[in-house]
Formats: sequence, C-alpha cells, structure tokens
Amino acid sequence: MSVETLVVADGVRRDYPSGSTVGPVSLQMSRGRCLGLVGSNGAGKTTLMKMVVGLERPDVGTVVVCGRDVQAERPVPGLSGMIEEPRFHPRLSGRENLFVMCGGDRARRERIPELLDQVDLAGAAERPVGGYSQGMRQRLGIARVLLAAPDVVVLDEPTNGLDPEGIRWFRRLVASLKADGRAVLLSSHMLHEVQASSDDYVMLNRGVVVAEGETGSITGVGSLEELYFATVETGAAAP
Ligand SMILES: Nc1ncnc2c1ncn2[C@@H]1O[C@H](COP(=O)(O)OP(=O)(O)OP(=O)(O)O)[C@@H](O)[C@H]1O
Repeated sequence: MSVETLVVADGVRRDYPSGSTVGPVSLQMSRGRCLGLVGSNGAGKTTLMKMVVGLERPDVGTVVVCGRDVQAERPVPGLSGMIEEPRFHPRLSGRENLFVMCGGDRARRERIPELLDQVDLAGAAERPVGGYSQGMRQRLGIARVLLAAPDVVVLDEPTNGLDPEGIRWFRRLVASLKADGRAVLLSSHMLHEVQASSDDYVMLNRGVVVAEGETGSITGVGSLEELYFATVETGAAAP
C-alpha cells in the first residue's frame, strides 16, 4: 500500500536581509506520521515551519501541502499550525476564545466541547484565559489548531510550559492524531520528547540539515540526543 504524502518541501531556502540563511531544506511528510525538527537556538526550526505553513515566503524552493502550493493558495485547507507562543484574549474564557476563532463555521463550533476535553481543559473552559498557566495556554493553542480538523498539524515548541503530566498527555495526543491519519510536524529542544513522539526527524544546525532519518533507526549513537551532540556540538559532518 502506498503511503499518502501530504507535505513536500522542495529545496526551500529563506535569506533574511540580516544575512541569516535557512536552507536549502527538503522534506516530506506522510499521513499518519510525525516529523520532529530539532536543533539549537537559531538553527532554523521556526523559519522552516513558517515556510511550511506559508507565513514566510521561501526565496528559493516550493512547499506543497495537500496538493496545493502554500504560497499560491493561502490558506491551504487541511493545514493548521501554531508557530511560537499562542495569544488569546485574556478576558475571554477558553471556550469563548475558541468560539471567536470559529467565525460562522458551525462544524468548528460543534467541535469545541470535544476539543476542550481532548486538551484536558474541560474543567477550566469557563475561566478567563488571563488566569491560565503557560501550559494551559499551550493546550488551548493546540485546541485552536485542531478546530479546523486539519490533515497537517504544525506545532512549534508544543511542549513549552507543559509539566510532566502535560508532556505525557502530549505524547498521547500525537499518537491519536497519527492514528486519525493526520501528519504532524513538531519542533522541540527536548530531544527525548521528539524521540518519543516522532517517526522521522530532521536535525538543523545554523540553517542547514546536518542529519535526518527515521527516529527508530538511529544507529551507532543510539539516541537522538547522542546524535545531536555527536553532530551539532562537535561540528561533525552529517552522517
Ligand atoms: N524575521 C527575521 N529577520 C531576520 N532574521 C531572522 C528572522 N527570523 C529568524 N531569523 C534568523 O534566522 C535564523 C534561524 O532562526 P529561527 O528562529 O528559525 O531558529 P529556531 O531554530 O527556531 O531557533 P529557536 O530554537 O531559538 O526558536 C537565526 O539566525 C535568526 O536570527
């Protein structure tokens, strides 16, 4: 059975006027799989994610999601993401914030109770978001991403601010998104979390790919963390 490819980034590169360059990077994402982006601060994870969701225009290369060019057809139906820390109206409750995001879309509004449950915020749904912890806002941000029932879910640093229970919850969430047939792209500094959640990984350093592959097939060094220190820290060539 062929695997359905939902995301194809082909040689994307972003040249910032500041002189920083991210790319060229090529990657593919398939239905039911999670791809983890890892790398140190400034490695290019957020820039790459922005190019995938269409928030940043590549100077070179293309990104096709669900068969559509993200630059030509924004917003791409089936694509939803959370890039950097999510912002909400602090005086509105979690439920109201999600409601506002739905506009007139009834199907999305009807999904709110289930999503609040899924992100473990049902008990706090009526409280103003201004009183939420960082981890609660993160989870509400993930609920907002899922409102659209996307095929492709992009999450930049989704485990930021999550406590150990939250991290365990997140692992289960990724597993359930994959089981539903979604493709998940996530970034994290927490290498063991990427290892736990991702089927595939792309390791960036100073804007370029230094290692990539299937997370379960990391050979020699054993773990993503050891691979990271063996390549990024020592400046070794990509294996
Ligand atoms: N809007 C921008 N203007 C100029 N340079 C930028 C901009 N955004 C990112 N950069 C530069 O591009 C490079 C990659 O940054 P990026 O934020 O993508 O890295 P990152 O891996 O997400 O880092 P972090 O883990 O710290 O969030 C860095 O050198 C950064 O300074």
